[in-house]
Amino acid sequence: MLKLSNRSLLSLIGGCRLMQRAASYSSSSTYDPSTRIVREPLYKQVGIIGFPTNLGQPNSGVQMGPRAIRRSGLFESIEAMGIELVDYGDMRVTEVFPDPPKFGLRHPRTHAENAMNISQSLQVALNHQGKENILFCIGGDHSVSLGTVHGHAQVNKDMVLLWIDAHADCNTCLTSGSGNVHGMPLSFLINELQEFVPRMEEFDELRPCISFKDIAFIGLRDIDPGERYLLEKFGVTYYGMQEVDHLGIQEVVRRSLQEVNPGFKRPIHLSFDIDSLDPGFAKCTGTPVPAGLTLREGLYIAEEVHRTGCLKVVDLVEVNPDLGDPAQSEVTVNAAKEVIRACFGWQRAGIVPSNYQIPMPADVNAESRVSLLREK
Ligand SMILES: NC(=[NH2+])NCCC[C@H](N)C(=O)O
Ligand SMILES: [Mn+2]
Ligand SMILES: [Mn+2]
Repeated sequence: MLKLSNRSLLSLIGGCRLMQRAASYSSSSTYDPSTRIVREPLYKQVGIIGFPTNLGQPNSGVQMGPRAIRRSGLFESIEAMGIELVDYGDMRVTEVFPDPPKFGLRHPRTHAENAMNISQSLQVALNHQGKENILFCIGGDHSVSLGTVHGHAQVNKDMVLLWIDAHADCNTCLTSGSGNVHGMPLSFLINELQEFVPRMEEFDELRPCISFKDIAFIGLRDIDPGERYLLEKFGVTYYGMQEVDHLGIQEVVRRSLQEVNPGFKRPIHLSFDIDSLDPGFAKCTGTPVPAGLTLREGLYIAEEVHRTGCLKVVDLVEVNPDLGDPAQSEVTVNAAKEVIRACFGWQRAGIVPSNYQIPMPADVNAESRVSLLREK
């Protein structure tokens, strides 16, 4: 395992502006949802970077997500598959003072600063990794995606975004009832929404970088009025829980991919909010909503997106190990681990470690057993 210290990450970040290159991406995807594919891992390397934010929402504890997920047995799974792990460590999150709300948005200066740092760290990590690999961004609350999606879009200009969540997270600071940035990251990133977002110079550097037509939402079941208005106004691809029940998860995933990434030619960014899962599987999150995805449905999404061969960046956010009792916390962290490893190719049918050798009997009796069988 290659572990980079915060300091080496920071020095990488220093060179970031020079290193930036728009990786042109060509897909060799052979994704066919109707076949069972048993093959070598798609990725040689898995990168992990932690973004321990918590000011995007009111609960403390969500900043412990990266640490809890690192300790979940995830690394053992990566190793067992013979994939190399590059752990970039946790980015240092800052808090700026003073930082009074603007247009109701809480901690504007802090979020603007962290988002730019997240964006740059992600670009450094992504360029360091090379485009054949996959990078996991572990939150932290969903405000991290303000930086991760922005950073990914600088590297892969043609990326598409899958947003798996109970919430649509596209409130503007004017439609938000809470002022919490974890419910608004998309409002800063989506081109079409800029006319609804008041100018805040703190966020000037964070240019919008994606269109509604390049985003699909799955799992929604707690959408604010302003968000619903915007989703309808712009004809956005979204499959809420009602559609999941109506069509089944298989059809929902097939349609989502087809609509935003026909032909599987474009890099995919998967932003997975753990609250997309039903509280029975993920109780320990700040804004749980009943009647969500089962863990099986969550895994199915991750497995199918992995199979496209286009998955480049995954956010796994909103795991708060301090909420709920320790048993529920373990269940939630475990669900996050399972989703993550499905994204890099772990199969529910089991995997054969790359260096696996079937144990062979060395004794003479075994030999004679084989010949006995042949004689029959
Ligand atoms: N990433 C999340 N869990 N977002 C929850 C957002 C909840 C609500 N829509 C809000 O704007 O405050
Ligand atoms: Mn959510
Ligand atoms: Mn979210």
